[in-house]
Amino acid sequence: MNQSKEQRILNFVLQNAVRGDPCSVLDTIDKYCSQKEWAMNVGDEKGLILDKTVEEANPSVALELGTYCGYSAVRIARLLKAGAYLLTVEFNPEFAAIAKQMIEFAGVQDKVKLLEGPSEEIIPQLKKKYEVDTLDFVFLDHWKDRYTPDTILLQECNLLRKGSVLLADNIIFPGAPEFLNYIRNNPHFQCTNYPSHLEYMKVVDAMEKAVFLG
Ligand SMILES: Cc1ccc(Cc2cc(O)c(O)c(C(=O)NC/C=C/[C@H]3O[C@@H](n4cnc5c(N)ncnc54)[C@H](O)[C@@H]3O)c2)cc1
Ligand SMILES: [Mg+2]
Repeated sequence: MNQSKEQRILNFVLQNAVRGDPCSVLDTIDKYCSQKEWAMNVGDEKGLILDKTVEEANPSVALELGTYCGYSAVRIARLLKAGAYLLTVEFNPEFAAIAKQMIEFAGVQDKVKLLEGPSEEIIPQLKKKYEVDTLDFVFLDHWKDRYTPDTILLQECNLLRKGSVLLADNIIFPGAPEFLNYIRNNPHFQCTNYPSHLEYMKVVDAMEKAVFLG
């Protein structure tokens, strides 16, 4: 049975990146996806916006919705301080298995907990089952029509505190118009737009940061 694109990306990393070196894993994925097969990793350009936002938030507990191959999980985890950790949610078992291997090869497995299942089921379990108090940082990069319901769910589950930072990918392409309308008109969030480009392409895209005001 021929391999999936995601398996080919992982194999390219296992054969070409330096084990235990997160930057080498990120560079290798970016090389493969810009030269051989496009894939929906946040990529190097928007990755820099993600880096700056994570460094500024300096989270103790971070959440990612939509792990995919683990590119942004590695990207975020490499910046976390001692004792801090990332919870990343993925409901596709094949992608979760790929991401798990990617995260372990990068050597950030001690900082990352991959939760397999739909975000709408996992989010309500974060406090009791995963012993989360509140989230300091949330990266939204899953199906775009889930951004709004999951942001509402995070608030309903009391997982946000004054100053919690949300960062959403793909505001322009594929676009998340309903989320943009929701978050920009919500007095409990302070929004900032970061213009950029679709990963590995000249297509315009953007990220939106939303700080919860309590
Ligand atoms: C055809 C085409 C291709 C790419 C683009 C451009 C483009 C560029 C981008 O940066 C993109 O992020 C996207 C995009 O669609 N991302 C969706 C990403 C989903 C991943 O998250 C997983 N997932 C989805 N919903 C959930 C959920 N509730 N609970 C748990 N995991 C979930 C999936 O299992 C995938 O692992 C698209 C536009 C058009
Ligand atoms: Mg994306």
